[in-house]
Amino acid sequence: MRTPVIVGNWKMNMTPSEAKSLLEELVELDLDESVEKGVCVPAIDLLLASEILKDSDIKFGAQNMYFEESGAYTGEISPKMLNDIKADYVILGHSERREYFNEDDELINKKVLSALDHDIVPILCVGETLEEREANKQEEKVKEQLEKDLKGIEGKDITKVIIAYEPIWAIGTGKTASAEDADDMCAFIRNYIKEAFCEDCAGKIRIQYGGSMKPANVKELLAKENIDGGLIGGASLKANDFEQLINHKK
Ligand SMILES: O=C[C@H](O)COP(=O)(O)O
Repeated sequence: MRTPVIVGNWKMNMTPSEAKSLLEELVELDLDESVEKGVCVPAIDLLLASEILKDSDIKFGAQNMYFEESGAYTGEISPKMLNDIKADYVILGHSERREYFNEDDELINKKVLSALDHDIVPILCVGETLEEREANKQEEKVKEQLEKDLKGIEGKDITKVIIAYEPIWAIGTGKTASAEDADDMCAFIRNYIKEAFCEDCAGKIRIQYGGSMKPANVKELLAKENIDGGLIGGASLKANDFEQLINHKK
């Protein structure tokens, strides 16, 4: 039995004063305890999240990090810094990082290994473009990302990773993959984990769907066998939508 995990990705939204208000609203919500939940906030809001969420069961994390612990890497944040404020998650390999900041699989792999070394749960994003989907190459693309991004992970660690399947054409567009297509790709990912790691690992690893998930479609998506949660962009910016997403079973 896998615990569902729903995480908000605020992306580059929320000034510290806006973040403070939203975080204070979130801690007042009556949220389903059986769902693991969290928010990945901009770097400048991390300390606020750590302080405001510390007595709640809402976890928090970063949207990116560098793999080194410290040094001359202007503009970056490190796993050691995230450990110091007790961050739970770090999103890695988001398609926006891959596309706008030229992050490649080799770099993402170093970050995933570093997050695991520092006991931070990596939320690894994979997914295909519209062109790849139309050419029926979505499995080929996702398999290649998984092979490269998960390279060198030991069997004992693979189930600590959360994989987020995010078809790029569904991100922020209002277009959602059908629940069947999303489930098929999550099943494909699970099967990859079975072949590359072990059957037990495949049964335990959690796979999220991300891409225009919102209160109106969350039930249908999360009812699917292989979808264990969501990585939520736009709908995580409003306390009311976040509440409905977490409480989708109620
Ligand atoms: O990380 C979250 C995803 O990119 C989905 O974003 P979205 O819910 O705004 O489509």
